[in-house]
Amino acid sequence: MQNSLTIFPPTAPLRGRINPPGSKSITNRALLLAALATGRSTLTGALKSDDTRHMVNALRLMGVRVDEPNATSFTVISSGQLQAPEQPLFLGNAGTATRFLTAIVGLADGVVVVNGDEHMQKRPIAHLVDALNALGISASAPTNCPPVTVLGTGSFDGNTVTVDGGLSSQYVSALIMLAACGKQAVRVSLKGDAIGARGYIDLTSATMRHFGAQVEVDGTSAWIVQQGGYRAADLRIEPDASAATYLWAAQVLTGGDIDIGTAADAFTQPDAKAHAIIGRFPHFPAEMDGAQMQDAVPTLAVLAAFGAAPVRFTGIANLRVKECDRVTALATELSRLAPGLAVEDGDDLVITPMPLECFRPARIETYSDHRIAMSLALAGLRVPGITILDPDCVNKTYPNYWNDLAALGVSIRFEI
Ligand SMILES: O=C(O)C1=C[C@@H](OP(=O)(O)O)[C@@H](O)[C@H](O)C1
Ligand SMILES: C=C(OP(=O)(O)O)C(=O)O
Repeated sequence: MQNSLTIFPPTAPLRGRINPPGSKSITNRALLLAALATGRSTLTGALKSDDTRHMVNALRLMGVRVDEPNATSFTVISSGQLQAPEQPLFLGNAGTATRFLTAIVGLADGVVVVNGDEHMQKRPIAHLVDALNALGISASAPTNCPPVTVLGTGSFDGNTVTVDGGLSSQYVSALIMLAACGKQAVRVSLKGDAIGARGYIDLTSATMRHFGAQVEVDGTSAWIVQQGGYRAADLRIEPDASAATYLWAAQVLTGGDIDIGTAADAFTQPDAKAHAIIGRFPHFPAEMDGAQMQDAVPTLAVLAAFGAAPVRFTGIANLRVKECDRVTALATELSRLAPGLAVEDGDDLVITPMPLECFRPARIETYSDHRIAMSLALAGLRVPGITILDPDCVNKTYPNYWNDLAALGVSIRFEI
């Protein structure tokens, strides 16, 4: 029998102050860049969760000292050099850690195997592996997914590389972070125009600059990174915008008032764009392009189920290669609440809201995907009898999620 929990719709609007956890994307970028710098960097407001623990463990295995002064800080003390670890790096289902380290271990002093769990072993990485080989770093991934074997030689000779970022922007982020440690300036160009959320590349560039690198955008499809590596720096990390979407959604679903301590326009992460759309609930646009706020799509899809009119989500094909196939997962799990509530149409997801009396209790499969668990739980704020299976999967990015909902007044029953 799997662990589960059941949500009870609150009888009053949710009100209160909740601090969402630190940004996963910025924490994993900053940990990595601090490890490539000589000296001490302190990161505050950081996320401590499965995804960042995997990054930290990997860095420690490569000789980097990472101290944890408190629940939201890391101090990274590094020589700036990565030692090849004696064992494969196991990165769970952390896409950022896996993709970023696959590139960066090219700077280690020997062979490194980058691996993940059974879900990560289905998430594509061939385009990144091809790009590393083009730069002169020998890398192979026989299944086109992790495990990846990389021959680290401390640096690399290449000065230009083209990468297909259609499946994941993380390939591009990984390459530009690597590029600052080459023997000369490197130009990273996109093959075609397709790329997931471009905002993540901006986030990477901003974090690189914070750690002393020089990176410039060249038109819409290339980045030029100067040679020179990274400088140790302290960084205050902003809260996680994707995590914030659940709180913004809980507020509008219950007509409440939840203070997350950060204004929506103060975020630099792409998912903060969802705030303006959530504010329009229940009157959403008939079509929403999810490409530039991908991790917010599960939140928006669940909200759309309670909206005023049907919504078609487009630009979400790469949600099929996230922690699970989120297009199918959202259609399947939302339809448990009311048959036909959500359907797949090619790679689009179409939500057709129904009156509340059409909804029924449901046991929600979460596919080891934190965002399926966190977003479908929001339906439980309106519909009685929503049970979330394997609720611990939220540990990937938001370990305190259930406690935070409870602190806002949501009644939750945990079952073993
Ligand atoms: O660079 C990042 O921090 C991320 C990029 C996005 O992934 P893809 O680039 O694989 O679409 C996003 O879904 C992920 O949660 C975090
Ligand atoms: C897609 C996600 O994560 P990652 O790619 O970093 O595993 C996510 O957090 O929704």
